[in-house]
Amino acid sequence: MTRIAVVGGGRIGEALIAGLRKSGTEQSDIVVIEAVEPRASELAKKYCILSTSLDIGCEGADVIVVAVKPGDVPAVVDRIGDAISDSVHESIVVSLAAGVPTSVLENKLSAGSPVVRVMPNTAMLVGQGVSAVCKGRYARDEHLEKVVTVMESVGAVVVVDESKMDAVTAVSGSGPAYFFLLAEAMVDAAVEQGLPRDVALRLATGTALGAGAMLTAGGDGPADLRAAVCSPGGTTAAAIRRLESGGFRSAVADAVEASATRSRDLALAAQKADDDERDD
Ligand SMILES: NC(=O)C1=CN([C@@H]2O[C@H](COP(=O)(O)OP(=O)(O)OC[C@H]3O[C@@H](n4cnc5c(N)ncnc54)[C@H](O)[C@@H]3O)[C@@H](O)[C@H]2O)C=CC1
Ligand SMILES: O=C(O)[C@@H]1CCC=N1
Repeated sequence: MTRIAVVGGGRIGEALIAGLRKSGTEQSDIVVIEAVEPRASELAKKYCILSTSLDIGCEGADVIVVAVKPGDVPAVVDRIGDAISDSVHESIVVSLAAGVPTSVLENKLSAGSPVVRVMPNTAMLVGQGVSAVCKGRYARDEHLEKVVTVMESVGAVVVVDESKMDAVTAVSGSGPAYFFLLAEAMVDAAVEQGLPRDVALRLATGTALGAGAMLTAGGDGPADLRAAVCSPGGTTAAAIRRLESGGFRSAVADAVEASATRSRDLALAAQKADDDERDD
């Protein structure tokens, strides 16, 4: 049994908590610490124990998950550091925040504290997330394994070096939004073609589900699967040509680059704030 404290019960905090509950983690093993009161009560009613005190909420936790906005991470981890510094129980501090390097968290905690950084995605909510996990400087394999086990209960996990986290964020962290935008565009286009919106939605989402299942079935890769839908002289080839001439592929590459750049900017900002504070 792993006791998990989640600090920040926003969209990703809820996705994690809901996914953990769905995969069998007991309500009594999850504590949420959420700053906004109605939101905190709502989460407690649905899934877990609520702690209004960060100190009490983190007490005895094996894993403390930081799920606040990147800019709020240093202040929150500072408080977590104070809360656990005298504890005999070892807690692994896990950050889900985009950009923020593990070193920024390590500098706020007692020397040698294990920190693990995770880039999850929102599909944890339905147990279909994919997360990348990397160790901080003081985390040992056993710490990484514990976090991998927690994240595996809400989806797939890959272990990467921290230097790859910006790229990971741009692909799988932000990625669900790209698919949602495609689905949204397909629904609108289907309505334009005369389909009722509810029918268009069922067709677009069912297509996403089927395509996702084929992509993850372990057989052909995306290029072969696409080629198999493109009958010679057929409808799909005509559509794909329009997507390509409309810049679809380079728009995706630009989007992934923009997300990775933003992640790097967040890292620089977090690093600068940390350096400034340590200079004072
Ligand atoms: N939304 C997503 O799909 C993903 C988000 N992330 C990362 O997860 C983090 C959270 O993102 P979201 O959930 O989207 O943001 P959000 O704004 O929905 O949630 C943040 C939550 O933290 C709470 N909070 C702020 N300060 C607090 C404090 N001192 N104590 C307790 N609670 C506090 C806020 O009230 C809010 O409910 C970010 O760092 C983001 O980079 C990572 C992967 C995917
Ligand atoms: O948009 C964001 O900054 C967060 C990180 C990855 C997904 N959502």
